[in-house]
This record gives sequence, structure tokens and C-alpha cells, in this order.
Amino acid sequence: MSEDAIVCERLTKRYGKHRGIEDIDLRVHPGEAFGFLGPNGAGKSTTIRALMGFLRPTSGRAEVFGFDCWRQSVEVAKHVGNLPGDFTYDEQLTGWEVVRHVARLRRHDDLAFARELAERLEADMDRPLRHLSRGNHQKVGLVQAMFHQPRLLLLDEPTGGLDPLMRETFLDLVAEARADGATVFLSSHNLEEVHRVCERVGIIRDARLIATEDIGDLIRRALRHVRITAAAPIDPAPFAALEGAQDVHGDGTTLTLRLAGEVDALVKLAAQHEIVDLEIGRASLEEVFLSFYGRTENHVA
Ligand SMILES: Nc1ncnc2c1ncn2[C@@H]1O[C@H](COP(=O)(O)OP(=O)(O)OP(=O)(O)O)[C@@H](O)[C@H]1O
Repeated sequence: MSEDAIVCERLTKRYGKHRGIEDIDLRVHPGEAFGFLGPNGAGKSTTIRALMGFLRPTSGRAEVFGFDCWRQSVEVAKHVGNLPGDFTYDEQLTGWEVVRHVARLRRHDDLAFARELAERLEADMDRPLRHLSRGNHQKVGLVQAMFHQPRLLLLDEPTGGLDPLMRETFLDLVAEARADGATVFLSSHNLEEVHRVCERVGIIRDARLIATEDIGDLIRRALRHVRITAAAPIDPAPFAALEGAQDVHGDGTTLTLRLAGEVDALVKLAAQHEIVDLEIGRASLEEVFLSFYGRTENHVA
């Protein structure tokens, strides 16, 4: 038995010849909020489905609170609230009928929190799912995932289709769940959202977990845009030789570059010149994210 909320050990799922996920090793501690980032088709949903016990691993294993996700999926389901990426239910049912159905399966009669969630999310719970917009569909999905106040929330792209106001409400609800001790595992394309909710992130690409990072470290080590203006022309060569320097352009007294990593050496080198202006800007979160997908030259250690 494990103390961790989630353990994946060499978790692998192949769909016939197609790779779903490959050798995923991961631990999420109780009470932690862990973000799972990756591009389309990277393997996020496959991992979440394996954690819910919906998929039998090809090899390796997954555990939730010490229960094997495949062999003990009934136990796992008791502790988990799950929002699948493609949340669907019987489309003839209304939101409330879905929630009551899920409540029976979970043997959880108390719908007081479901009513609070529905109200705060302004969910349309009285019409059949087939009549609902994508956002309203998603809200029903969130209510059914959260109403029993589970120990672990497994949320696959939870804010898809939500308008900005509802996204905020959802992020507040997740923060409140965490304050009550819940563990959160959230997949997303949106680094901003992950930054708001999570302290650690796993980056998945081409079926493999390529990095697990403290989100603060990730952002600290992220690319910076640097622009130096000196009183006299600057030789770009020593700047180009700095560790993590990219796209170094010298134009007389102005030098621009991008820097992946620490700024200390750059500042010391710049200080050898008479500086008129120095601008160091952090890359956007989007750029940080892209840098992990290998579209720029800086790679994960
Ligand atoms: N039922 C399936 N049959 C065959 N291949 C599948 C199946 N489900 C997923 N895959 C493949 O497994 C890989 C991982 O897919 P997965 O849905 O887990 O990615 P994802 O990171 O969740 O993507 P997205 O962000 O687009 O939802 C993809 O190459 C996908 O084509």
C-alpha cells in the first residue's frame, strides 16, 4: 500500500500498434495539485482513463490511494471525482438526472453540495444534455465530478467551453476543494490555468513524461527576452557564448537576445560596458510551454 494519492510505475498503454502512453513514472502526494500539460494526442486522457480504471494497462501499474486502478477500480471510484475530457452521459437525461444517477452509483445521497455547485456555476440542470451548449454540458460534468467532495479530483481539460467568468468560478471551487484537503490532478493545454491551480506540473509529449517540475522553477528557468543598449558598440560574441543564449543580434550599440536560464552571468558581462538601458522581460507562459515541446533549442535537463 502506498501513502501517495497517485502512483504510476512504468505505466504503458498501447492501442494495438498505436502508442497511448509509454513508461509513465509519477507520484502525486495527498493534498497536492498536479498539472498535466501536453499537446493534443500526447497521452493526457489515456493517463487519466488508466487512473480511473477504465483502461487496462499494457504494462506497468497505476494506484490511487494504494488501490490498483485496474483491479480495484470500484474502491478507486469511491475516492475520486472524475471529469473525462469528452464528458458524455445518456443525452436524454437532464443534469439533475445525471447527478442523481451518479449519486446512486456512489451511494452518496446528500445533494446539498451539488445544489451549491450548480448555483455557483449557473449550470442548466433541468434540460436534457442533448439540448445543452458545450459549456453547459461541461458544467454538468463538473457538478457530477465534485458534488461528493472526493479526496481526489481527476479533471481532464476541465475548463473547455467555459466562459472566462465561469472559469474563475471553477478555479475558486478547485482552490476550495484543495483547502479542504483534496488532491487535484488536472490536465490542460493552458499553462496559465495550471499556474493558478497547481504547484507541480508534468509535461507529457509523444506518450512520455519528459519532465516533472515545480511550476515556480519552470517559470524562473523560462526564456527571457533581453535588450541591452550601451554607450559604445557591443561585441555580440561573448554574449552568444553565454549558457542558454539564443538569437543573439548585435546592432551597434544595441544587443538583443533570448536567454534560457540564469541571468547572473549576463548581467556581469553587460556590466563590463557602459549601459544606457537594460530590459529583461520574461517570456510569455505560452513560450515557456512551447520551449518544452522542442520547438526552440532549449531542452529539459
Ligand atoms: N481508443 C483509442 N484507439 C486508438 N488510439 C487511441 C485511442 N485513444 C487514444 N489513442 C491514441 O493515443 C495517443 C494519446 O491520446 P490521448 O487522447 O491520451 O491524448 P491527449 O494528450 O489527451 O490529447 P488531447 O489533448 O487531444 O485530448 C494518441 O496518439 C491517440 O491517437
